Amino acid sequence: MKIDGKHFRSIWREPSGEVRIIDQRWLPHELRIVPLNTRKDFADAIRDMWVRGAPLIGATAAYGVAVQMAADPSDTSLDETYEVLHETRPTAINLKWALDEMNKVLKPLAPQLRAEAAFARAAEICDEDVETNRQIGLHGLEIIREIAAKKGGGRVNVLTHCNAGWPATVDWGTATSPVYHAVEDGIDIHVFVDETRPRNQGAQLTSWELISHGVSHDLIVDNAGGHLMQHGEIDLVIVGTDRTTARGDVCNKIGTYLKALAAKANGVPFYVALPSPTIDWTVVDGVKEIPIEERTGEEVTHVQGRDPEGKIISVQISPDGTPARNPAFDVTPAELVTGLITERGVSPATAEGLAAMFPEFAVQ
Ligand SMILES: CSC[C@@H](O)[C@@H](O)C(=O)COP(=O)(O)O
Repeated sequence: MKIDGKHFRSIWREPSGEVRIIDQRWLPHELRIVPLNTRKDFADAIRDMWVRGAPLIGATAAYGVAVQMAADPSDTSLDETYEVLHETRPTAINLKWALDEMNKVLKPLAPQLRAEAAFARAAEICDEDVETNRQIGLHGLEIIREIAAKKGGGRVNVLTHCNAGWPATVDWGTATSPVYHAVEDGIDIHVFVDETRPRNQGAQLTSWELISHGVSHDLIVDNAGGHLMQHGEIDLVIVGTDRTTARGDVCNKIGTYLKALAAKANGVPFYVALPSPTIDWTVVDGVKEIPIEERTGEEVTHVQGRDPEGKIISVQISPDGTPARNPAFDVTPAELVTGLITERGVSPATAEGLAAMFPEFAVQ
C-alpha cells in the first residue's frame, strides 16, 4: 500500500541483497526504515515488535532464516535458527508455519545450496501473502456489498480491532483488505478503529494507514464499541487473527473477545479475516490450547506518544510501582464468529466448514 503516494511493502529485499523493514515502533510519527542484517536483528525485530502482526512475523522469520543461511548454512545453524526465531513470540502461528516452510525446502539441500534457496522461498512467502490478502479482500467485498445493498447504498460501518492492516502483513492487510476493495468498488464505507490498548495498534497504525489512503474513519476508545453497536452504528465487525483453531476458535489481540460478545448481543455480524497459514490444524480448543503471550506490565503503566516539541516519549500513567498484568491476546470461541474470510472464500467457523475449504490440511 502507499505512504505519501509511494508504494511500500512492510518487508522487502533491496537489489543489494539487504533485507529492510519499516520499524513500526515509531509510527505514525516517524517513518524509519531499517536493515536487518543478522539473525539477532531478526529475533529482536520480532520480539520487540519493530514488526508485528501474524503474517508479517512469519515473513520476517523466513527472511531471518535466509540471512542466517548466507552467514552459516550448516545443519546446526539451521536448527538453532529455528529455535531462536521460534521463541521470539509464542502466539502467532504464522511464525512456526514460516519456519516449517523454510525447513521443508532447506533440510534436504546441501549446505552450499541453502542460502539462495532460502532467499527464494522467503520472497515467495511474501508474494503469496500479498496475493492471499488480495483474495481475502475480494471475498470480504462480497459481504460488504450485500450489506450496502440492504442499506440501499447507505454508509456501511465497520468496526475493527488492533491493526490487521497492511503493516501487519506484507501488503493489503487481512481485515483492511475488504475495506480497501470496497473503497475501490465505490461503496460508501466508514471504519471505527479501536485504539487497542496497551500498544495502541489501532490508534497508531490502523488510523495511519486509513488516513494515508483517504478511507473515512473514526478512532474510538476500546470501550466504545458496545455502545455504538447498541445504537445501530456498526453494521459489521472485521478483525484479524494470530491463530485460529481447526474448529474456528479465534485468537486475536486482547479485547477481541469482548467485541465478539457485544456483537452477538446486538445481532452484529462478526467476521474474522485470515490467511490459511494462520490456521493451526493441530489445535481444537483455543481457550485451553493456545499459549497467550504475557508482555511486560510497562506497556500497561506507560503510553508512548509525541510531545509538543515533536519528540516521541513514553509517559507513566499509573502510580509508581503499580503491578500490572498484560496478556496480549484472547480467544473468541467459534460460536461467536459469523464467518471466516479466507483466501478461498468465506467459511463457517466450524471444523466441518474449515475442513471442506482446506481438505488438504485438515487433520482426519
Ligand atoms: C493480520 S494481523 C492479525 C493479528 O496479527 C493482529 O490483529 C494482531 O493481533 C497483532 O498483534 P501484535 O501484538 O501487534 O503482533
